[in-house]
Amino acid sequence: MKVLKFGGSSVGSPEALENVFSIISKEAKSGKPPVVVVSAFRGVTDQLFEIADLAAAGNRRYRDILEEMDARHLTAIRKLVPASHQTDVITRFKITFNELEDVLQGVALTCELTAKTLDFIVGFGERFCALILASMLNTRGVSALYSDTRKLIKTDEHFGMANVLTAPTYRNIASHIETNSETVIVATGFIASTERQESTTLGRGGSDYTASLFGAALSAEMVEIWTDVDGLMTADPGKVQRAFPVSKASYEEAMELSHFGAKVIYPPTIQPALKSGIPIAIKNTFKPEHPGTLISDQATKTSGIIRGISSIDEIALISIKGTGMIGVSGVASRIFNALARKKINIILITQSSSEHTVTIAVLPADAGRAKMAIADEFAGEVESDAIDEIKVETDLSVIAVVGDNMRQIPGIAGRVFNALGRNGINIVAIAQGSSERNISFVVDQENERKAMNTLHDAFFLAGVKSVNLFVVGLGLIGGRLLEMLAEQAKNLFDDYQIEINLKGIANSNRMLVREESIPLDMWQGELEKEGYGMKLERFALEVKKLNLPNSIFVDCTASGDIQRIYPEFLKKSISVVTPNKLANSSNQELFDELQKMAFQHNCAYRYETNVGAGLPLIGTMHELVTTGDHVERIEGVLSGTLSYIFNNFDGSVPFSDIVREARKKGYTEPDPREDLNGHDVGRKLLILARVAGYKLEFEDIEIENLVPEGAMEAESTEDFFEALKKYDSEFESLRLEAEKKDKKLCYIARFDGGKPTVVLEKIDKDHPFYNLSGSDNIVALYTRHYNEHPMVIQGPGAGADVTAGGIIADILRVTNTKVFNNAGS
Ligand SMILES: NC(=O)C1=CN([C@@H]2O[C@H](COP(=O)(O)OP(=O)(O)OC[C@H]3O[C@@H](n4cnc5c(N)ncnc54)[C@H](OP(=O)(O)O)[C@@H]3O)[C@@H](O)[C@H]2O)C=CC1
Ligand SMILES: N[C@@H](CC=O)C(=O)O
Repeated sequence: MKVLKFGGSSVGSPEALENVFSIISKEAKSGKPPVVVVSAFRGVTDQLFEIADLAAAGNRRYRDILEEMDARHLTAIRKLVPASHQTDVITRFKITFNELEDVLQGVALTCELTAKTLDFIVGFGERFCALILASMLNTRGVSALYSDTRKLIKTDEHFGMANVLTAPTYRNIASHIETNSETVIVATGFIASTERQESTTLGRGGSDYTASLFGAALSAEMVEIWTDVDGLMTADPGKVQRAFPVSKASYEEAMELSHFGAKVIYPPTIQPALKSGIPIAIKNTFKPEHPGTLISDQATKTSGIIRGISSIDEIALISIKGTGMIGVSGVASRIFNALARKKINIILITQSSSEHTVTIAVLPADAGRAKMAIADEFAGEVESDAIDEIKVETDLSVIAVVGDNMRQIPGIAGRVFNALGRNGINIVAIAQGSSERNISFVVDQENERKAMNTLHDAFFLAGVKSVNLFVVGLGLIGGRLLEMLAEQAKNLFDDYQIEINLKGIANSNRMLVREESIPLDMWQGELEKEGYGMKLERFALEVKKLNLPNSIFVDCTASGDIQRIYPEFLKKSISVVTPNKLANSSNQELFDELQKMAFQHNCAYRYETNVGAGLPLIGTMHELVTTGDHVERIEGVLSGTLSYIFNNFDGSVPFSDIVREARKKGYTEPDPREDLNGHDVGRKLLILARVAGYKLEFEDIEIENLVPEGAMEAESTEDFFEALKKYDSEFESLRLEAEKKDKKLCYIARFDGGKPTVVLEKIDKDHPFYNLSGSDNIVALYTRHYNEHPMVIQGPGAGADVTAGGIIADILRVTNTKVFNNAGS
């Protein structure tokens, strides 16, 4: 025989009760009539608590809620019970309802609400529900018997959360079922009574427990907990979007998970079932065909290291510190006893190995009383300074990672804390149960979701790396980046299990940051529709507030302002990827600081596209340095724009037109003067030199400016091109001068440890840079190991495709590597 328990959501509406009816009648037809345990209609128990409080405060508003409750139950009866039987059922309901009204009137008159009276009041919801369901079954041809569990389940007098006296309870249940074996028993969950017949309750969620008691008393074949989710989930889906139901769990796993906040099952429920070896199934009333979760002693053999991650949102930590505790026995038991006397539940306890500090976690509501209880217990030690401090910390959460198989596999704690560390999540306290099936730790409340998602991805989505991307700068490069990511998304997932989630975008006017991913191929529309005014500080704040794991910020602007928020992000372990050279080419201190921050906060700062766009220059240089080589000389063409211009400047087209072409092809900076004035090349040389380990400032570089005086001040890019036309003949003369000597113009960057230079030169036909074509960059690295022949890296050094590709490569490197920064760390 089975025990079926239906929670508040399953009996929350007449429609839901229709589902319940069909589950019960199916079960009744297939074998022995089941025992059915019900909770109150959804929300009714909360209302009863509220009504009781209002009545005790003399507030007449309780009558309104009471009226609404009456109407709701009457509506249910009218919808569920055939008209011919309604009068009878309504009469029975009204008799019970009058009882509630009478007691509330008494409370309102005396303005007194004892724990005993409260237990009596809050149990009415289950009585109403069981009465209606039993009537519904009977009037629709399924024989059913309403059973008030106050006559069956016996408890002590701990009103509010009574302790069950199992021997008389099991006897009563067994004999009740024996005498009514041919009918479906519809029993009230949650309520019980003392030996003196005073009503008690089993604690919020106690209906599960009622079902388990029935199961154990009757040696049931199964206890089924019917709810509104598909089973015990790997995590709370409200906190972890990708949580999914587990098919099996052991009793111990279920107990650990429910202790730490998994709400589908009330923690004490497991005990009676476990003792009697009765399996518990968690099933969805609204999807009865779903297999749900089976909790039994068989689950350990199933695969998977961990079964679930659960959490308690809000806890307080109390730390008791003092040298007087070192080597003294009985400290922990005195703490336990002091708190037990005040009926304060300890969620977690840890002790430092020096025994200097004992830390306990309790619910915040208990923290004040707990501190006082401990202070009283240790008054002598506080007086004699053996205990220095009893400190309470709040705004914390506790997270538990649970799994029977953790016992057999070494390194699980390492994986847990590694994943958290990579995402900058600080651990305030750690505890591991001696059973080794639970690692629990305390984090700041603001990191609760992030920690849960990080661990969920790490353990349940084995191999899948989800990346949360925030992109500022949606112009040529940023736009192409998103386009390429949209094109690549499927391949990235199928081939590399990398899932790109775009969570934030901004240009100089509008921004959009949100939890729901922004479709990569529809970001323009979303920004237009949902976006709001761009403010860099706001952008940074919203990204940090989202607090998502594996977050990467990408700066695709040419603005010098955005670097202000790099440190904020790195400090929060949000990696930064950027083609923007301005941060790395501002002062040396910032350059060093950014690398250091990334290292310290376990994230990455990547800027491969700063020099040579997609060419592997910075990574190569970094590898040379970290493998002990020393870069002695750097020589190269570092501008795609200037390379393109001088590779194509043959006299057939005016100079200014070629500059325009370079811009059209996406090689130039947003303002092409940044290319022609040599600053862009200077910045690149500076970055290469810094990555090689040299300490330099931008001002140290000698730069030849190719922007004619008269074109410098042009207001817009178009004005600049117009102004530049006037100097076409000057550039043509320069070209002819070189041509006459069989030479070619080439803009070359050089650094050999002395003064860095960036100059326009006339190079011979046999110069290695003479035959460059297109937007090619070329860099010759002369190092201790590559001295006779330099290492040469050559290829297109500008353009939207190669740059966006380089940025994607950086993003992928961030996901693959734990800590690998471009420059020394
Ligand atoms: N072109 C290339 O081959 C390469 C370029 N790079 C670098 O890529 C970067 C981007 O260049 P590119 O795409 O051509 O530039 P664009 O001018 O095309 O795009 C710049 C984007 O940045 C936005 N932006 C500018 N200032 C701000 C701000 N303060 N806050 C928010 N958004 C801002 C712009 O917004 P709005 O549209 O509203 O003005 C625009 O969306 C540059 O740093 C460049 O040096 C690096 C390697 C190669
Ligand atoms: N404007 C730059 C683009 C890459 O940084 C160039 O021309 O090289």
